[in-house]
Amino acid sequence: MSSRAGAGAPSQPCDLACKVMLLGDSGVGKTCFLVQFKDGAFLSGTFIATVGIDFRNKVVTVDDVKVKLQIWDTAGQERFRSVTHAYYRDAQALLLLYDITSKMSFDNIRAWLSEIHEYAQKDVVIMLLGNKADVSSERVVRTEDGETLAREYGVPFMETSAKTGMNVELAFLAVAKELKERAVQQPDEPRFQIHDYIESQKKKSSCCAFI
Ligand SMILES: Nc1nc2c(ncn2[C@@H]2O[C@H](COP(=O)(O)OP(=O)(O)OP(=O)(O)O)[C@@H](O)[C@H]2O)c(=O)[nH]1
Repeated sequence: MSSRAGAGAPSQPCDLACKVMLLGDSGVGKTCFLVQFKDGAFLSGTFIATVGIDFRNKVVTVDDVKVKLQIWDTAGQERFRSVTHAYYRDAQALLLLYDITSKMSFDNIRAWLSEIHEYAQKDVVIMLLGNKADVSSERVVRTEDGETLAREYGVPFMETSAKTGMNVELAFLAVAKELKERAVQQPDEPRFQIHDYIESQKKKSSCCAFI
């Protein structure tokens, strides 16, 4: 769904600004994913496909550093591809979504990854997300298949739900943390490991759930 919500919003002070793009087939839940992160709400009802591209800003705090994420929500439909390609090269991070209830959206991930390699910066942060994990009764893509594909491409992976909010914040925070670490890291320091960060945060939240 498209709106001009990004435009005109008062800008918040920040230490670091990053562009993040949401990519994936039409209907996988990119707009809902962004709205869940920004407003903590789920857009249910009639599906309105995004036209072109739109953005919204959100400032997150990572280790006392304020990171402004400018999040670009792209249209998944093929006819808008040439519009969205132009935005790839400015993006520092790409969240690539498929829908766990759609085999086709998963099969298309390889094509999305080749587009990314063609148009994006070489060191762009990529994360693979299997969305709609709340709809387990209609699942057609196994978690292991997502994990295997992510391992093949060397990218972090999570299953998410824009409906319940599962792992939505974690996905953006992990990206913000990676970009912040890159900005402050000295050449002789060990590189930040985004995979390890995600696993540790997942463990933290599952252990807190039982307290
Ligand atoms: N159950 C469930 N439904 C979802 C989830 N995310 C999105 N949806 C539904 O999936 C449909 C498509 O969601 P959108 O966010 O508009 O999809 P999109 O990827 O932005 O689509 P385009 O704008 O065409 O690229 C809507 O009917 C949403 O309500 C989710 O995590 N769980």
